[in-house]
Amino acid sequence: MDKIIKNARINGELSAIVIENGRITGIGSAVAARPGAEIIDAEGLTVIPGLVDVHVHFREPGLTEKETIATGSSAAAAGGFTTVLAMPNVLPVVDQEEQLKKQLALNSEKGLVKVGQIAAITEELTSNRLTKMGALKAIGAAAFSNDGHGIQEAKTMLSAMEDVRKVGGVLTVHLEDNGLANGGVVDPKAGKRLNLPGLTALSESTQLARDIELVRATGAHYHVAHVSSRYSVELIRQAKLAGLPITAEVSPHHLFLDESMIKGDDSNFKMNPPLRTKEDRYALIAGLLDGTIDMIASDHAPHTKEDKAGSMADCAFGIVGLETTFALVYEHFVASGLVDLQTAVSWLNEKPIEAFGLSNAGRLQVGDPADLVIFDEKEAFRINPKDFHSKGRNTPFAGEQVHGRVKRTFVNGEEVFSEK
Ligand SMILES: NC(=O)N[C@@H](CC(=O)O)C(=O)O
Ligand SMILES: [Zn+2]
Ligand SMILES: [Zn+2]
Repeated sequence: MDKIIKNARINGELSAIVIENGRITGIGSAVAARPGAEIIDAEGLTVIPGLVDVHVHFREPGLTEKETIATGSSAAAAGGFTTVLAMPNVLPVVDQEEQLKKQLALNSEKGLVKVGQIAAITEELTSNRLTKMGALKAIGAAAFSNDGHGIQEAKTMLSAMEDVRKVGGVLTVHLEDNGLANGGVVDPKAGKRLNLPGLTALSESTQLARDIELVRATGAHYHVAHVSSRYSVELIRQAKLAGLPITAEVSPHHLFLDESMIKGDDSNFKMNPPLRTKEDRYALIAGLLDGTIDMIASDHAPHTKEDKAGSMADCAFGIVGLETTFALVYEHFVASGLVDLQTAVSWLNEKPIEAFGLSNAGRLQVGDPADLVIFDEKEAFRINPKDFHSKGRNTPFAGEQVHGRVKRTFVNGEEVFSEK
């Protein structure tokens, strides 16, 4: 059925949005009445395009006790995300054509929102045998990543870039030098304080420096996943100045938390890369504000209670993010007056769509799919993991008061979330 969303606040003005066949066919203050159309009253609340997250972990198949495509995508919808890209570290790993076909079918069958799929760069995510990127791209791989593992051999990364350049794809890269990381679990500064093994930021930045030289040589589109250190920000800034095809994402926890906020051995603060110093955090914010970092991605990484039990020294790396990202960004950047809502939307919709060529995701424009979010700029609420749709409950933001509550989410004009 056609729909009209009335009393929708868009860029400060009250507008109506006309939706026909799942697409936006009109936006304005004076849209013509459509007989038979369903009227949805946004009651003066703000409407933004559905958010896009290029970095989530949905754990199906193989690890469904942590998350499923159904629970993960329902967390996405509740958090205002209408398109997500899932990482390939499920079981079996998405590194073969058959596996990717099955995964894409599963994503569209079980996904409440649009769930794109990232395929592996190398088989099993840790070998030096490259996947068949041309074939995987033709089947529908949204990008290529070994997320969870760094690529140790420069030769492997060089060949991966040559292939990805040939097929016109994107590499989204988890930077980690295993020797330097040396089994660390927190930033060395926190490690000293808490008597936990340190994971130096050099593990990220040295590998990034290597890769930037390989991008210079190959021209491959290279996307840096979850940037954590100020040295990486500076390397990306210089690479962009040199005109290299590099993009980057930062996660909310690296923007809004730093190692000084880890008060004890608490697994809610364990993620990879770890929280870095205040100086790193400020450099990440500056990098986002000056465009060095293109976008925000949650790195939603759910785990079971058991996986996250015990000491940071040996529990799993990862926290959930889909249901906290937008409110945190709204609270810390928009409500605080640092940037306008449009800028936040560019980090969570326009830039990800542009960098990954996500033609299926809507941008709140006539002609685009009606992927929309109605949210309340004024309503304050406390982050409570008990409210999560995700199976994962681990967040360092529990109890934090935020604004920017998502009320209703639409994908292709169909409601996929409504706050009861
Ligand atoms: N971020 C994390 O701490 N964990 C991720 C892997 C990753 O993103 O590197 C996971 O799959 O659990
Ligand atoms: Zn990673
Ligand atoms: Zn990840």
